[in-house]
Amino acid sequence: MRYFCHVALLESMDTVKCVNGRISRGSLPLLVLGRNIWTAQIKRGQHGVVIQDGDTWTSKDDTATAITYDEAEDPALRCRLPAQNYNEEMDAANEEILRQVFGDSSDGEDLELGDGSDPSHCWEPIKEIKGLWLCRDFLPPQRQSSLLSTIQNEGWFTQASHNQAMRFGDLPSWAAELSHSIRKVVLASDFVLEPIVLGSTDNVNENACSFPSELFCREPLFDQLILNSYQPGEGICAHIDLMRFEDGIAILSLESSCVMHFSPVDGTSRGFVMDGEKDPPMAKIPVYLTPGSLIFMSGEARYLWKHEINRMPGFQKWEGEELNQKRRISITLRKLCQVE
Ligand SMILES: O=C(O)CCC(=O)C(=O)O
Ligand SMILES: [Fe+2]
Repeated sequence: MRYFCHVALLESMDTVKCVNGRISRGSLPLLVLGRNIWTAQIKRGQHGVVIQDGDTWTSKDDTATAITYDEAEDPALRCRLPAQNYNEEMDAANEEILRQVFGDSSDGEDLELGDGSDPSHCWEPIKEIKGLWLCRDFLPPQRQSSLLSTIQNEGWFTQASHNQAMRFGDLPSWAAELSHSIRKVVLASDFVLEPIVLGSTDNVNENACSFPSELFCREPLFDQLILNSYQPGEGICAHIDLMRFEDGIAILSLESSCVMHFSPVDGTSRGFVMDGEKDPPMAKIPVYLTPGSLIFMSGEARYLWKHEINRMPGFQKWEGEELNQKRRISITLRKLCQVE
């Protein structure tokens, strides 16, 4: 079973209408996507508007999306159609728009991540850090091994002294695939999930956040890659990534688990001045990264929080236990800012 819906990515003051379940601007149907991408969160109106047959709607800002789907098909607010229906629905105009917005993609190219409906592909917002998400089971163990062999065979780390490699522009095919899968898993997600509550069982629904969907429409999604290889004890000091990179940075962890710590750039919890005194320094926020997990940073997480991995003795503790360290490889994917 595939999921089915129509999505329009709108610009400011675009007026769209919905006819026979399709969103159109003038007579042009805007975009049809055949996967379960825009889901219940959009329905709640946080990132888009659901329009129904006969509705006309004008967007007020350029991040808006409009969506239609057939609720009758699915009480969970997803519209499902069998694959062949989906194919029949796709017409040349839609296909072209799909390509322009999301690039070429086909099921065959995927990193066997499923169609996004796999419950293991859950994104968890880290509640303390706006714009930070974790997908714990992004890459299953088999895919981790084959990715590592590919990297090995491409000769990225031939000597123990080589611990970092970068690539700009066209990414190697495995990284392009990874990037495609990231887009797919994000777009297939429910956007808003229960945040992780570190050290607490509070209900934090009101802090739920969501992906900046516009980021995932850019082409290419990423055009720069860093491979970092860390021997036990090696890490990376607190930093924010260079401003020459756009918002939206993904990091895949492989081989060894680690704790990445986040600390606010200004060193305090909020930077407010109260009674002439700044807030006291805030404790670092630990995020546990297991092999195959992916984090995604954007907005505040990318610009207002530093990240670091300190693998010196005593710093890699999770749930009171010091982690057993092995070599760790990470793959960071970013997009260079356009030079005017
Ligand atoms: O290795 C990691 O997980 C982090 C890498 C990183 O932050 C960077 O390359 O900027
Ligand atoms: Fe970084």
